[in-house]
Amino acid sequence: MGASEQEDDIGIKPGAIITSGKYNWVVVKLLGEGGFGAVYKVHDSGDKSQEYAMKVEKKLEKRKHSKLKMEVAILKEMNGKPEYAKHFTNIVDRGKKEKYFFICMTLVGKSLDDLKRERPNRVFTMATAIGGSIQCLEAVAAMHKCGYIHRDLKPANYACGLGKERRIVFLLDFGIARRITNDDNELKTPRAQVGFKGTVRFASLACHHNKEMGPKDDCESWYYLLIDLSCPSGLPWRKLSDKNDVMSSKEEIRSEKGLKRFLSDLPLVKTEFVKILQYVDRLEYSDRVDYNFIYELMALAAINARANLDDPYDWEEEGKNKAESFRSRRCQRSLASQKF
Ligand SMILES: Nc1ncnc2c1ncn2[C@@H]1O[C@H](COP(=O)(O)OP(=O)(O)OP(=O)(O)O)[C@@H](O)[C@H]1O
Repeated sequence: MGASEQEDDIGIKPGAIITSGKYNWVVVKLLGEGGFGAVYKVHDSGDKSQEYAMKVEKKLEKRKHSKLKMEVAILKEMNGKPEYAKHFTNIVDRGKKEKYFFICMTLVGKSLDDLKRERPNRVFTMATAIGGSIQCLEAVAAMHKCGYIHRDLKPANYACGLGKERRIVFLLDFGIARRITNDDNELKTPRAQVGFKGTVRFASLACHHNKEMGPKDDCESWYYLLIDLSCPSGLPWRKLSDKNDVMSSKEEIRSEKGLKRFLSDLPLVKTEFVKILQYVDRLEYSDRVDYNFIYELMALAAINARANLDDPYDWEEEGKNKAESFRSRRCQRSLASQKF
């Protein structure tokens, strides 16, 4: 560790300088902490105007392989193919210190989860939910086409871009992604049993059943994301914490009655959303996903909901959101103070 670096355990503080071969990274602030480390906003000491995100992963004795390795492999591969690069951040630097590994990449904006929470009633407009979700599917479809699955799709792992890229949705966090093809580009034989991976709320049924996951499982998680972003009442299992209860709730929506109740808040897009779920449920581990079939249904859903996918996304109208949210809070306060 160089003399200029001031850091404790992993809590790298604002103002700290992290030196690497080419750069002197100045830490601006902590952006968030995950299970394995943290993400900081940084800039090179020579250029304050260009900010980046530095993802830091603690070195642990029991963990032999850095999770950042998968992140680097995927981001390099995606960025190496212009047709697939749109939804992925670019790595500009990587390094190793005594206590941690780090990568520096394109800085993006807030996650879809944070953006949704800031909305009045905590839900996106239908145009943003459908348009944003199409981009989320495009991103993971690009990974599938390159032989990877993500295994942890959720609104918190997608973020909007900054500046000119505000209309682009980026896919983040490849810590538990998996290569599904071998060196001959053939699909790997599924293992008989695998441990649970990912986030309970968005996990596919196969994941709950400890089965090998394929592209179709990312599609199922993406479907839950679509409902989470578009449905005012959210996913039916959002308040459940027990993994098996969540699984049962996911199974319930597969019955005729359950499905009807599940989409009762979304009458205008119900027909298409049912077809998408039925299509995803028919897919098997080794199936190629017909993404165009899903995009076409999403476009139809947008027409039925009178949602213009070219409209600015909700997060592009931040000032307006704040005013709306203020009005709605003021209205709630005045209702709350009324005597009946
Ligand atoms: N390139 C980036 N630019 C801006 N913010 C980022 C970037 N990458 C990650 N973040 C933000 O940093 C925070 C932590 O991200 P990270 O992916 O490490 O952890 P997590 O997803 O919260 O945790 P875990 O992986 O354990 O579930 C999140 O709020 C995320 O939106």
